[in-house]
Amino acid sequence: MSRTFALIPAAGMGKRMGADTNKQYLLLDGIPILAHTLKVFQDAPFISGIYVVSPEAEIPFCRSEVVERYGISKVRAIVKGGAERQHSVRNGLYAMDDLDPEDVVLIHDGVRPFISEAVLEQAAAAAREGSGAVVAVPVKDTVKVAVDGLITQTPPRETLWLAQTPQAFRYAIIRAAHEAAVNEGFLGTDDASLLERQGAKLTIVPGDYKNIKITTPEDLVLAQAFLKG
Ligand SMILES: Nc1ccn([C@@H]2O[C@H](COP(=O)(O)OP(=O)(O)OP(=O)(O)O)[C@@H](O)[C@H]2O)c(=O)n1
Ligand SMILES: C[C@](O)(CO)[C@H](O)COP(=O)(O)O
Repeated sequence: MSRTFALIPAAGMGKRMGADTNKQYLLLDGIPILAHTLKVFQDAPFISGIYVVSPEAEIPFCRSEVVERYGISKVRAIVKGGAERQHSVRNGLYAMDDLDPEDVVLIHDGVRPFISEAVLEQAAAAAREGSGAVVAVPVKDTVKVAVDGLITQTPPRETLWLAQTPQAFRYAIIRAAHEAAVNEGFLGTDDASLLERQGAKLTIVPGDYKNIKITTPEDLVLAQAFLKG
């Protein structure tokens, strides 16, 4: 059976958090957010290996203060990130050269520490069945599309999902999609969009509203509350 690997983009600058340290290293219960996230993959028996993407200047810190300090022994490489998330993911994919084409890659934001092992497993299974899988949750509010401050449409809520991560794909499929995006100058905000633009039909895997992406200060308050259960 093909194997399952994790690719964890954690090379962002955390601008929207406005902290004086990159948000992936902010502490939750005394432990860096990134360490919380990596521990889920470390503890999942079906994960064969982990690749982390980090700002180049922070690779030694990431290695000593996160990977080694918290015993994330499955980490196979810490790869330097790029200017955009897509560039960081691409760098990670290009470093995963010992993967087989049919191995599954779970691409998961390093700042989403509340992902569950069960959802990881469901995403990997869905990626084995089709072109790829996106963990997502239904929209709770009404969504408006606006251009220059004027509302142009209200998409039917039942068709709308908030995409999270992991986004799961067979290695050959997602690597080719990133190569095509580079060649064609496409930049997307998630990995699924690189396949959608090619006409792929990806599977939604129901996620959890707790699987937040820690992006702004309010998210830290929520994250602390989640930890307290
Ligand atoms: N060039 C980038 C940008 C983002 N990420 C990672 O992608 C995930 C989601 O990105 P986001 O929440 O936007 O993080 P930042 O880019 O750091 O946030 P901001 O946009 O506020 O600077 C994070 O784990 C982040 O570290 C990355 O690896 N490389
Ligand atoms: C991939 C993602 O987490 C799905 O919601 C999101 O698109 C990342 O966006 P960001 O601006 O890089 O945080």
